[in-house]
Amino acid sequence: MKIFTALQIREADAYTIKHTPISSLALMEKAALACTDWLAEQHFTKYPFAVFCGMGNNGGDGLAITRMLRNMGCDAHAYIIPHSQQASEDHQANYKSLQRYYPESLHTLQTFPQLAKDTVIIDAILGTGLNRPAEGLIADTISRINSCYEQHTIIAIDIPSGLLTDTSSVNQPSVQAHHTLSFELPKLAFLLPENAVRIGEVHILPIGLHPDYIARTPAKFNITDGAMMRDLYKPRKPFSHKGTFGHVLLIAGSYGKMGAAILSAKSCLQAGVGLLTCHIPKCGYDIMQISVPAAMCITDEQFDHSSSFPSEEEAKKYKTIGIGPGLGTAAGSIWALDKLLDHYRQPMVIDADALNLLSTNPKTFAKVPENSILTPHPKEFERLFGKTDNDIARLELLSQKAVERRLCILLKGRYTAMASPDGELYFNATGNPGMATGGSGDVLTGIITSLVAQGYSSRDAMLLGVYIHGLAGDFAAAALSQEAMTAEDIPAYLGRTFLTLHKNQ
Ligand SMILES: NC(=O)C1=CN([C@@H]2O[C@H](COP(=O)(O)OP(=O)(O)OC[C@H]3O[C@@H](n4cnc5c(N)ncnc54)[C@H](O)[C@@H]3O)[C@@H](O)[C@H]2O)[C@@H](O)CC1
Ligand SMILES: Nc1ncnc2c1ncn2[C@@H]1O[C@H](COP(=O)(O)OP(=O)(O)O)[C@@H](O)[C@H]1O
Ligand SMILES: [K+]
Repeated sequence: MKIFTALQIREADAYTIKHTPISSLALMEKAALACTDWLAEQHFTKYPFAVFCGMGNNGGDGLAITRMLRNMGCDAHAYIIPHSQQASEDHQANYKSLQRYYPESLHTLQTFPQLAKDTVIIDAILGTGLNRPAEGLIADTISRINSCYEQHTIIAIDIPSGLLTDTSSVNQPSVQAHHTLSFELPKLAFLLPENAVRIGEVHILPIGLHPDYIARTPAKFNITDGAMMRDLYKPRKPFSHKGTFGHVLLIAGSYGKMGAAILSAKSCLQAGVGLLTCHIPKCGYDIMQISVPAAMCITDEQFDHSSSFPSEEEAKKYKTIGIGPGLGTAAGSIWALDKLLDHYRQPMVIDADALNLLSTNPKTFAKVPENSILTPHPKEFERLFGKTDNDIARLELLSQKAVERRLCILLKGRYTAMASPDGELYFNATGNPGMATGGSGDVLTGIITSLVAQGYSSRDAMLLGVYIHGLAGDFAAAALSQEAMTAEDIPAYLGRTFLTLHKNQ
C-alpha cells in the first residue's frame, strides 16, 4: 500500500474529479458521509457534537458532517474559526447548505463554547493544507480542545489539526485526538511513534479515489501487505529435501540468556529452515538439546559466553549465519565476531548484543558483508548510528545508512521501518502491543535467518520475515489475548501464518 504526500493526495483528488463524473463538492460529500457513517456505526450519534471548522476544505468536511448529523436528528453545532479572508469554494457551498437547512447550528467562533456533558468534539480545522504552524485563534482553539481530552471524545477529520502530513511536527501545536478518520490511504504522520499520542486510533475510510492515479504514481514510502507477501512467498517444490532449504548457523545465548537462543532457534525451524546448528556456550548445551531437539549444537570452549566462531573452512557449510540473541557483550565475543567477519562474506542476520558489539567497534562494523540484515530496536539503532531530533530525521538516517553501507536495516516498532541498499523504504503494519514482551525480537531474528537460508533475497527475507512475525503475533493475540501471549507463542502461530501466504487464500 502506498503512502502519498499531501501534494500527491491533492493530485489524487484532482485526478478523480477530472476523470470521473464526480465533482469536487461531491467528493467532499462522500468524505463527510464516510465520517458520519462511521460515527453512527460506532454509536456516537446518541451524543451532542461540537464541530470546529477551519476555512479550507477540511472545514468544508466539518460543515457537511454537521448537516448530515442534523439530518440524522443529532444535536450538532459547527463553530467556524475565521482564520482567513476567504473560505474555499466547497467550504462556501457547504456553508450555504447548512445556513439554508439548519441556520441555528452555525456559529463563528469568538470564545470557546461551553460543552454539554458527553459532547463529541469534531476537529475539522485544518487538514492536509496546513502550510505553517498553527498560531493565534487556531492555536488557542487547539489548546482548548486538548484541555477537554479527559472529559470528551475528540475525533479528528483527515488528520489532527496542526499535524504535518509528511514531516515531523515535534514542538508544533496540534489537536490530540482519540480517533482520526482519514481518507483512502494512510499518511506518513500516522506511522511515526512521536505522533502516537496525537493521532489516537486511525481509521482509514475509502472515498473512491481513482485507482489509476494510485496505481501509476510512485510513492517514496510503502506499507507491505498480504498481496505483496503472497507474491514474494516461494511455495515448496515436491522433490525438495532438507538441503534445499539451507543450513543456518545461529550464534546465540550466554549464561542467564539461553532463552533468547531457544526462542530464536525454535522460530528459525518453524519458519522452514532445512538444517539448524546452534553455536552456544557450554552452559547452554543441555538446555538447547532438550528444548529444541531438531537443532544441532556446537559448544564454545567457554562456559558462559561464546568466544570462538567457525573457521573459514567450517563456515562454508552454512548458507547464512544469524548472530546476536542473548549473546552478551564479553570482550571475547567481539574478538570472535571480528575474526569471523574477516572471512565470512555471505549476507548474515545481526541482532541484539551483536549490534551492541558493532556499535562500539567501528572497524568490525565496517567488515559486515553487503546485504546483511541488521535488526535494531530504537535504542540499538541510536547506539549504532547516533541520536536524531525527530522520527523523520531517524527515517532519513535509516535510509541513508542502508544505502551507504549496502545493508538491509530494519528499525523495530509498531510500524517497523525497513530500508534496503537501493533506497527503498517500507513499513510493516502487522503486529500488536502483545508483542511488546521480552524475546519477540529474538523470534524475528530466527525467522529472518531461516528465510535467507531458504533462498529469499535479503530484502525479501526482511519484508516477509517482519510481516509474518507480526501476523503470527496477531494470531497469537487473537487466540490468547495481548496480555497472556508471550514471545514463545509467536513461533507457535507461524503455521497459521504461512497458510495465509498460499496463493489460493
Ligand atoms: N476534493 C478534495 O480536495 C477533498 C478534500 N478533502 C478535505 O480537504 C482537506 C484539504 O483541504 P485544503 O487543501 O483546503 O486544506 P485545509 O482545509 O487544511 O486548509 C487550508 C487553508 O488553511 C490555510 N492554512 C494552512 N495552514 C494554516 C495555519 N497554520 N493557520 C491558518 N491558516 C492556515 C491555508 O492557507 C489554506 O487557506 C483534506 O484534509 C480533507 O479534509 C476531503 O473533503 C476529500 C475531498
Ligand atoms: N506495539 C507493538 N506493535 C507491533 N509490534 C510490536 C509492538 N511492540 C513490539 N513489537 C514487535 O516486537 C519485537 C520486539 O523486539 P525487541 O524490542 O528486539 O524485543 P526483545 O529484545 O525483547 O526480543 C519487534 O519486532 C517489534 O516490532
Ligand atoms: K483536522
